[in-house]
Amino acid sequence: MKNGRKTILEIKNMSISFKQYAEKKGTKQIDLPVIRDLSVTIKEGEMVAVVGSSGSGKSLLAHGVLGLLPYNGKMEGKISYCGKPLTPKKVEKLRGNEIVLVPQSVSYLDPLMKVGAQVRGGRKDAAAKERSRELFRRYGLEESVEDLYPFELSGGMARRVLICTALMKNPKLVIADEPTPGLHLEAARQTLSDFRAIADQGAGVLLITHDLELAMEVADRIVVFYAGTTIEEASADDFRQEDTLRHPYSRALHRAIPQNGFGYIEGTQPYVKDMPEGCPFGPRCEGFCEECQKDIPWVKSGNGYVRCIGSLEAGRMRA
Ligand SMILES: Nc1ncnc2c1ncn2[C@@H]1O[C@H](COP(=O)(O)OP(=O)(O)OP(=O)(O)O)[C@@H](O)[C@H]1O
Ligand code: NI
Repeated sequence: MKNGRKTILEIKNMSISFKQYAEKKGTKQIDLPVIRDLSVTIKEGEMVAVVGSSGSGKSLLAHGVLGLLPYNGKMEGKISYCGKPLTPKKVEKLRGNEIVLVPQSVSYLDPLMKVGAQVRGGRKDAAAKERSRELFRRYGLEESVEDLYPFELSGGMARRVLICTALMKNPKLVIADEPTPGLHLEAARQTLSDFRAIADQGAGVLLITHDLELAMEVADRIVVFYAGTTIEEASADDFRQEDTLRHPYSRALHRAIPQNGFGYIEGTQPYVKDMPEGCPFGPRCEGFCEECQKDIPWVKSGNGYVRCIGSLEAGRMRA
């Protein structure tokens, strides 16, 4: 059904690194690689979820696409938008219009601008007023909230304001970075179904979350992120059962969701400074072997992709 649809966003072999001083008082600078070899594609009408634990690089992925990296960040790889390179100039022009970000932090709200004006992006026409009122009603925000400044909002209210801001536009691409924490269940459901509706109307949606269960409910495809790299990409359907997953970490994540018994994953995700050779999940993996310490390619597997030697071997044996 999704074949023949146009590609909205294509990220190919993205890497992001930060320049940092090697020692506290030293002058030597090093490049800290935080995202390595990341590829993700979003077609029109599609909602793709990027799932990963804290510190895996999810927000940086969003900021990289939107040209919002801090001054010491460096990005490599190719990003195209609707078939053409997404240059820094172009992204600056489209940001906030065709391409919208629902940021993870409410500190993205302008502290000196009243909420109403902010949601309407400076527009004063009747249609904009009507649309913003409608969104406020939908998200349970009273009309008087329009006249408040961001510091007068509660955390949950501020989140809802950010969502209204994104929905005001007619975006072709929405990048939502953890849009639901702090929202009560009903508002969280409303948010996700609104994003789903945006995708169903033909836009592309990239949903960033640490919540696999939530991603399975709304996304078409899920990309699992671990320590700055993608380890598996599969349809949301493949995530409904452990057997259809290809990577040991995705299987472990699957066992960890409440309905599957809160399975515990031994160990912690490595930080960039002590990344192991080869597979970043290697030290925590039951199937760890010498081969896992080499560079592991991102390969097609059925209707998805995986980065795992064990899974490749299994595939070879089945073939
Ligand atoms: N400006 C920076 N300089 C150096 N390292 C950074 C910088 N910004 C982020 N990082 C590092 O990059 C990694 C990824 O950060 P990122 O914010 O993308 O994680 P995340 O997956 O969004 O986490 P969370 O779920 O907590 O939001 C972290 O290890 C973080 O410490
Ligand atoms: Ni984040």
